[in-house]
Amino acid sequence: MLFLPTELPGVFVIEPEPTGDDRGLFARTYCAEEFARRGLCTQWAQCNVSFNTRAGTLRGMHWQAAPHEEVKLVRCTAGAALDVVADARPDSPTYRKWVAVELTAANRRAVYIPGGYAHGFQTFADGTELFYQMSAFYVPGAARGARWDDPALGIAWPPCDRRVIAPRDLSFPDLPT
Ligand SMILES: Cc1cn([C@H]2C[C@H](O)[C@@H](COP(=O)(O)OP(=O)(O)O[C@H]3O[C@H](C)C(=O)[C@H](O)[C@H]3O)O2)c(=O)[nH]c1=O
Repeated sequence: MLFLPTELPGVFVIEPEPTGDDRGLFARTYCAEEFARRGLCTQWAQCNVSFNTRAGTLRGMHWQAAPHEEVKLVRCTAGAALDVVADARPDSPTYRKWVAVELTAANRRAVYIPGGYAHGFQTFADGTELFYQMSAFYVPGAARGARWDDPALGIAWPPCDRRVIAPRDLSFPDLPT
């Protein structure tokens, strides 16, 4: 696996290094030793799947408030999505910065997201599914969010005629600019 840093401290794109043959390919997608060697999380409390019926489905931007922060390891297991990580913490030196990476079933990439960052994605294809490893148990009352189109973040989402967004995600208040 290749661990590619991004402009957000601690956020990595993890590229598999597949071995191919005439049957197809084999690739390691996780290794506790390689993660520990880089100071990354190796303890995962829960795994989740997010299935998205329609292309243009946009979920996010979500995070869990302290002390229930979640480290997330996210990959796409069907279809394709633009995955976005943003710093929505006004007291952070990287406040308002965001990074985006295409996660697809074909590229088998993953994104490693430290606790405290906001996470979201927009799907490119019907039937897109994402698989999450989460470092902490989900606490509903600790769920926080920022709007996908918050001017403070200015996330450049892919153009889309008709996004599918949950009413809660449309109702998050503006972040301070
Ligand atoms: C996140 C989560 C949700 N749920 C329950 C709560 C609801 O009854 C149902 C759907 O939850 P929600 O609408 O919050 O799901 P998403 O909008 O996909 O939220 C996720 O989307 C963004 C992109 C993320 O990064 C997080 O994983 C998470 O916030 O699953 C659980 O039981 N456990 C969980 O960890």
